[in-house]
Amino acid sequence: MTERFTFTLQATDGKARRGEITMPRGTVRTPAFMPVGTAGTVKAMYLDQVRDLGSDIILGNVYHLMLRPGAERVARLGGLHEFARWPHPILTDSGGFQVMSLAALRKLDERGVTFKSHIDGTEYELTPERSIEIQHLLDSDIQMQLDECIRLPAERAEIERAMELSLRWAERSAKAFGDQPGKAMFGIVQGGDVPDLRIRSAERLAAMDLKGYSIGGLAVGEPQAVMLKTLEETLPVLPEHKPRYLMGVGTPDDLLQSVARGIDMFDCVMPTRAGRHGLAYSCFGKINLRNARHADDHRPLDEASACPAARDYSRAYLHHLVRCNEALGGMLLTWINLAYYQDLMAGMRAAIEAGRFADFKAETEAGWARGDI
Ligand SMILES: Nc1nc2c(CCNCC3CCCC3)c3[nH]c(NCCc4ccccc4)nc3cc2c(=O)[nH]1
Repeated sequence: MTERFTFTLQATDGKARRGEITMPRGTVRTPAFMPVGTAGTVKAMYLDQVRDLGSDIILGNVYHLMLRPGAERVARLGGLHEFARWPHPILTDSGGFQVMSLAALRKLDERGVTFKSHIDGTEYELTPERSIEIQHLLDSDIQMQLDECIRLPAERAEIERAMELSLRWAERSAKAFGDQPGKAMFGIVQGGDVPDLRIRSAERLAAMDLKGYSIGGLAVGEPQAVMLKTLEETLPVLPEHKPRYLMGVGTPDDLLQSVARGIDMFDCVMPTRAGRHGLAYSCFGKINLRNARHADDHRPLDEASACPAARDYSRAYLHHLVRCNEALGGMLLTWINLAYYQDLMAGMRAAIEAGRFADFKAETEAGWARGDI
């Protein structure tokens, strides 16, 4: 049991990194995929299943939890870990991104962002200080600064304004966070797709000597090539011995390409959301179980998978459940997708340890290219 928050780099293979984040609630093996548990639940899953798939950490979110059931209520009920019965690490996002994408009627200024709840129209204000306070009330282990994420494409002036505001909010968030032993607050690098702004943001955050760094402002409509080029420009400016978290990313290919460039942590709604829409991620690539070609296919999705949903059920049955919009369809496909994402991360971790990441990457890409047999 450790009272401190530490990151240890255990191996590297090219720019790919194998490490471990230790904190009082447990250890996170990196590269890590963090299932999104927005409102204290990973949709369509039991958290025991999420754990059994190899998830060391899940995500929560200020925006959703402050609206419902409310941060003070969660604190009264013992914090998010007690509330959701997840005793392992939780990372929370600061809510800014969700405000800009979900809330109605919002105003953003130096103080923070005011918005009306998309649930009942109640007005709220989210400042760097209030966001950190909410994350503290949730008893979050890894907390995010409040930031402003710009959609791309955007004008340089707009990107620069939001990046400079996010830097001022990083200072205020760090001051509000103070010194919480065993916990961490990550800064979030902004700067859009403008190299000199990205470098300025990363340098100023690196100077703050934070416990970890998120790469924000990506997966917001830009092509994958732009995202990867931005990583190549930004990562060398960040300290090697601190974790790097690429926010909101991504597809299995995004994960493979980003680990190859030095990313340690990811979160994305893709595997859970796609599962609810009948889409499976696998070693053969994407498979849409709504497609009629599966109607008579008695084969399981992937007989080599350790996940019962991928190994034991026929494609015909999965197709049937999806076509009938049965709850079990979304449950089984979410299970299949999270299992595949965690298997992919475990494969990358083992490959980096063995110094064969390039081979693993090529084998994985070949499997996707071969497609569904
Ligand atoms: N603070 C902050 N958060 C960002 C997020 C949210 C990360 N997940 C939060 C979880 C907490 C609760 C909800 C999610 C992002 N998500 C994306 N892309 C998602 C792209 C996507 C959209 C739909 C499907 C799949 C991918 N880019 C992001 C950039 C930022 C950012 O700069 N700052």
